[in-house]
Amino acid sequence: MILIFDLDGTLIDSVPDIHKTSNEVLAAEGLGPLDLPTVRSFIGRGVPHLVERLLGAHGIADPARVARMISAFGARYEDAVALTRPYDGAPEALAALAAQGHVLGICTNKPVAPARAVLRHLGLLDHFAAIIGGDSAPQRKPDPEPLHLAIAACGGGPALYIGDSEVDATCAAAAGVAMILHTEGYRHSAPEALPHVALFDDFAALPGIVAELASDRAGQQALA
Ligand SMILES: O=C(O)COP(=O)(O)O
Ligand SMILES: [Mg+2]
Repeated sequence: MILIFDLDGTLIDSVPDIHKTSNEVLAAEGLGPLDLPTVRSFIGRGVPHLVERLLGAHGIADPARVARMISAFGARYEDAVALTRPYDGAPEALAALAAQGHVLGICTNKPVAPARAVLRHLGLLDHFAAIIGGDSAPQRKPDPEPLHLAIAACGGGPALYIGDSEVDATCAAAAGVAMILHTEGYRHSAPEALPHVALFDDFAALPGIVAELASDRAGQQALA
């Protein structure tokens, strides 16, 4: 089975680094800091959206400033790894799933370079056959294209998407891929509001969930 993972809010809690970087980029523009929950609520749709919201929180809508801040954020993003942690049990779950023969990939709205940098920093990069980021395709999630690309780059075939947000659920539904929801991430609405075939708050449960869904699928194929 191909297992594609979202990154921020799914495998890693990266808000402290994104919060710090956001406030540095705001300070460079002479603008005051925002608190962590506010910045967390802006994560999930990629850097351009984040920057628009950072400025919007200051009552500013200025395309030239957005462009300048996107490039300032990008210049700092690969080094913004020190405060980021994997969710408890995520490294062990990835190792177990890879050992069971599943092919693992990433489909994130974070740009590819900082996505690779943080996975390398945490010692998780080698698990992944493919990493598709917010700058890998013309459209970001919730467009289905990045998820299709990630699945193809993992060799193609039956896949599951493991994500934390509305953006992920919409993307998976549009791509026709079953979604497993990690409930400890940066979601805005109740879990019931997001289409999913399974959910978990503890990574220890994920290998069992995947095994069950994989055997259901094998059973359906045998019957077809
Ligand atoms: O960069 C973002 O806004 C969010 O990234 P994600 O797709 O890994 O949640
Ligand atoms: Mg996410």
